[in-house]
Amino acid sequence: MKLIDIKKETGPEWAEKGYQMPQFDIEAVRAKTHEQPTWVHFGAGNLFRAFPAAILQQALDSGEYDRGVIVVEGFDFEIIDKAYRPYDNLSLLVCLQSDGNIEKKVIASVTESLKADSQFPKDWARLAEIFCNPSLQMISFTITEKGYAVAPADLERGLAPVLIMGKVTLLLYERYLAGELPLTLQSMDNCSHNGDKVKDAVLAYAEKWAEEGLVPAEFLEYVQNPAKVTYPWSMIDKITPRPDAKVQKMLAEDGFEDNYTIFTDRRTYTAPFVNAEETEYLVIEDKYTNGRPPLELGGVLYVDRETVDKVERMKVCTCLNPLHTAMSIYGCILGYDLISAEMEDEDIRGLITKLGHIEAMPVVVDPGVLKPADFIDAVLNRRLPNPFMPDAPQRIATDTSQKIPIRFGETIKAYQARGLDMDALILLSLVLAGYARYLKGIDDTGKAFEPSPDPLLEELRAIVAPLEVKKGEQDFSCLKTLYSRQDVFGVDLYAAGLGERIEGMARELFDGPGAVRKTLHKYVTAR
Ligand SMILES: NC(=O)c1ccc[n+]([C@@H]2O[C@H](COP(=O)([O-])OP(=O)(O)OC[C@H]3O[C@@H](n4cnc5c(N)ncnc54)[C@H](O)[C@@H]3O)[C@@H](O)[C@H]2O)c1
Ligand SMILES: O=P(O)(O)OC[C@@H](O)[C@@H](O)[C@H](O)[C@H](O)CO
Repeated sequence: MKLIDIKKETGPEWAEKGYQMPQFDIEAVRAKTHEQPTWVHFGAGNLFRAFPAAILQQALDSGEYDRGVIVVEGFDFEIIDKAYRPYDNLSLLVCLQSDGNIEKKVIASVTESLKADSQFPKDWARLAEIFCNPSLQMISFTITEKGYAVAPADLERGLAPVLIMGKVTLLLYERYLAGELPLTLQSMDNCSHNGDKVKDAVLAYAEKWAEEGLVPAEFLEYVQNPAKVTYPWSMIDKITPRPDAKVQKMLAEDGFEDNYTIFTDRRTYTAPFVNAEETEYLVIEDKYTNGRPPLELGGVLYVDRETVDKVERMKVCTCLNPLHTAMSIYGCILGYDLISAEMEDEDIRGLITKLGHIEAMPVVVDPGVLKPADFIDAVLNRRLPNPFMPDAPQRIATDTSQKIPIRFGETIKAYQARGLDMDALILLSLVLAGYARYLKGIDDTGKAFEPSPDPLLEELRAIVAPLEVKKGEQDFSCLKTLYSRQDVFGVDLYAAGLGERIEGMARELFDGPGAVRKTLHKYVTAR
């Protein structure tokens, strides 16, 4: 059983083994999309295949829509070479439900895969052609928060940028030249006000290029004209771990041959299959300038900006992502490699339950379309303990420095804004104290571990380098340098009245092997 077999007549084993097939004419959708594309997605990672591409498949299966999605990779080209093209862009979505049910679905909504870079001129020419097509309605992104960064060096490269947002702006320029055609740029990443991240990056390039006379001033007006180009916000939720060895084995046992997992040179974990949970939410601000694919057919909720803001805050600042990061920091130090196993650890479970319910929930705003209390209960009681989900604290700990401001900083700011008692933020402080201990890269038994990739990893590790995991006196003054980093914590922790307490907790956590367990237990049980 191979993915490409599904384009021909397939044998009965697919249905017998529970593989669901696309319910539409794949070649007809490909031909129509090639001629009149509506949707281009940047970021060919796991979430894209597990969620946006699967939503579109539902719309196609319904028979009420006829266009696929073109996926573009502008960073890790190996993903396209190894996980898309050999499989004719088909993939398998394995949904691991909390009752043990496993859903296997062949996803055929991706019609083309392209590499966005000048070293691939044919792909770039095709992309430019797509961007000049009046039928194009939206480009979306799952490129991680750091993907939206604009480096001064890239701005200096003029119309030959190497970073993804520069390439996107260059393609927008093609669309401008083709008649100032309308388009919507839709972030689907886990960052606060994600549409603004896209907009800020595009404006940075457009302003610089206009200033240098590389593009006309009218291009800058075009990317800022809300009748032409919009940057809606969204909230996306579906836990999508890296392709897992156990799932790979299960597929092999089915006789499904495309069960490789691939680790690229740029450190992406990919495969011709993805594994994810069944729960999913995608809430999008409905502000499109050229129409949009009818993703409501796949369950997307289209709402106004204020509602997206509240839903996103509920999920990213309170009910899911802070709990994820808290359990990942402590999970890595305590030697875990499975989220569901951490949920059986009373201290970790207590940490995130109390952090969520007692410390973060008081400042959550009810978005109306989803209830915070129901959402957090599902996270704590069904989603994170799901024993069939192969999610790992090491995945979640990736780029922690980029996530702390939104996952914890926003709660601190909300406490400040409402004049609430900062002394109530005990477990939140413990998580931030744990971050210094995590950066040290020594687990609670005293063994070294490798912290997950992070753009600030080396810089932050150098700050805590003087500290040792040992009993007795040592100089902790370096912690001031760490905890006064507003870029990492989102606020001035000392001005917020939390810095000293966090330092004190960090001292306890460094107090020799076993100190992490002891300190965690002490604060969690006292709360
Ligand atoms: N996996 C999940 O559970 C999940 C759930 C909700 C939201 N998200 C969001 O989706 C993002 C991607 O998750 P994923 O599971 O697909 O990860 P992944 O590792 O499978 O894919 C990451 C993608 O981002 C691209 N990328 C990484 N660094 C980049 C850079 N500097 N510039 C441009 N592109 C870059 C990679 O090339 C790849 O296409 C997350 O960062 C998060 O914002 C993920
Ligand atoms: O994807 P990241 O790296 O922003 O964060 C890691 C996880 O917290 C995240 O992927 C969650 O699984 C996701 O936000 C659930 O919807």
